[in-house]
Order: sequence, then C-alpha cells, then structure tokens
Amino acid sequence: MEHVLEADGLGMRYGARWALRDCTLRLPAGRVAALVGPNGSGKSTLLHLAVGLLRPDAGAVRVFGNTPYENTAALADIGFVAQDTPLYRDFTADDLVTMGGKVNRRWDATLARTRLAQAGIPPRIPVGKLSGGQRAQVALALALAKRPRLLLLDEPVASLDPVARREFLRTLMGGVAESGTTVLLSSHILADLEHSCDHLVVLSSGAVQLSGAVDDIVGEHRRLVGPRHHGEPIGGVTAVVRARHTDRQSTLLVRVTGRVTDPSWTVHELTLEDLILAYLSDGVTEATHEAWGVAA
Ligand SMILES: Nc1ncnc2c1ncn2[C@@H]1O[C@H](COP(=O)(O)OP(=O)(O)OP(=O)(O)O)[C@@H](O)[C@H]1O
Repeated sequence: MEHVLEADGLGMRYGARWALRDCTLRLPAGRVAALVGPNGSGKSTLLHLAVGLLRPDAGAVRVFGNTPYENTAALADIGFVAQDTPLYRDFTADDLVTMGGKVNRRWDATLARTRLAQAGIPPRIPVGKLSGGQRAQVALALALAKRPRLLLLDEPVASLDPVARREFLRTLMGGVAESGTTVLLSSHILADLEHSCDHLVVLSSGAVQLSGAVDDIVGEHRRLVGPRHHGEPIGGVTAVVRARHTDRQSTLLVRVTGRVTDPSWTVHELTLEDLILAYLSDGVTEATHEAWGVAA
C-alpha cells in the first residue's frame, strides 16, 4: 500500500513544551482523513510539519517519500488551506486564479473558474468583501486548481454555517473523487466527518490516540455496560480504553477481537462520533485551580 504521508516519532516543541510528541502514523493514498483533537492537541502543528512550514525537533515526516521542510519540489504536490483561509484580500477571486497560474507549475485555471462559478462566487469583488463561507470556497478552489496529490486543510469549515459547510464539503468531496487526491482535514465538527471521511487520526495532548481506517476502528471498538469491573479479563476484549464506574456498574470503552463472550456485559456498537468523544473524554488539562489562584 502506498503511503502518502508518513510520520515516525515526529515531535515539535515550543520552548520546553511539546506541541506534538512521538507521532507515528501512515496515511494511505486516496484516503480522505479526518484529523481531530481538542484545542491545542497539535493538529495545526502536524499539518504545518507536513507542509514543510516547520522543521521537526524529533523524528521525521515524509510526504511522497520526501522530507517537506525547505523542499520546494515536494511542495508542488501539496495543497494547503490554513486555518484562517488567508487570501490577498484586495484581490478579486478572478485575480487570484490568474496569479495562481504564475506561481504554480501545474495550474488548472479552468477547474478553479468552474468551481467558483458553481459556488456562485462573484469574480470581480475583492475577496476581503466576501463572506467567510465564500472566502473558504475561494481558498478551496485555488487549492484544488494546483492539482495537488495531497491536500491538507486546517479547520476549513470552522467559521461556516451549516449550509455553507455542506456546500464546502460537497465541493471538496467532488474535487478529490475526480482527482484521487489524498486529503487530511482537521475539524471539530464530528458529525460532518462520519459522512465525508474514511480514515481517522485522533490527537490528544500532542500524542496520537488512534489512527486507521474508519471502518476498522469502528469495527474493533464496543461500549460495554455491566457489573462493577475491577480489571479482571473479559472474554473477547483485548483492551479497556476508557472506564467509568459507579458503585455497582461499569461502562467500558473496549477494543475487541470478535464477539464479547461474557454474558454479564451488555454490548453496544458505537458511532464514529461516540468513539471519538470517548477517546477525547479523558483529556489531560494542564491548568490548575492553584495556577489560576482560585479555589477548587
Ligand atoms: N507559535 C507557537 N508558539 C508557542 N506555542 C505554540 C505555537 N503554536 C502552537 N503552540 C502550542 O502548541 C500546542 C499545539 O498547538 P496547535 O495549534 O498545533 O493545536 P491545535 O490542535 O491545532 O489547536 P486548535 O484546535 O485550537 O487549532 C498548543 O499548546 C499551543 O499553545
């Protein structure tokens, strides 16, 4: 299987603090992957490392087998839409399509203009005067016009209303299905991801919690509800990932190999959203009441 993006022990720190740590993952070609995690978990850092804007402090990242940092040849194959969709605000969308042709080796201006027309973007208004949703559509059309083999999107739908979000994701899915582009997309809007992504990377506190095909990940997790659990083995369960207890009952998020054979447990399947929330529920908080000078 060809891996478009590979990270091995990848780490990046700001001062003494690791923003991303010991990150190892593989993103197979042709996948649309969701990158999720709480605020500050390292998503933007990972994307910036992959697009060569940052140099790793530990380990390595490779895109199509190359190190992206200060590697302009590798960058020709990567499209990147940053978190705040930065665009030259005084230029019109039409100007930006023309400019893109001057600075990119492969540039499909017709594709960009077709997408912008379909999205109803006015060609001759400065993009600074467009709505957030329209600007996001312009940024996406420009990124797709580069005909990238890997497209990295940092929270592209965060500022969009539900209709604009659906339109954006529809355009994205249409664009990448035609071209076979691999996508890594960070988002906090979990409900969208179930419909648009077939691969998942979950980060928490700078570390990879989960990484793999959505179907495999969903297939190998269950929620069990049963008698108070004290760590004893449960038939069919390979690992307890999260546990919540009352005096008499336990609710467990577990990894399974097949059927859970112990009849004292009620077994529930999980949606992708449930599963991500369960993984993120035990997030480590770094601030303390003491640090804030307030009573706990
Ligand atoms: N330029 C910087 N200087 C210092 N610390 C930084 C810098 N950029 C990020 N960090 C820190 O690195 C950690 C990871 O940040 P990052 O932006 O990668 O997280 P994120 O998951 O993208 O967050 P969000 O969901 O809020 O966008 C955070 O603790 C953040 O404060």
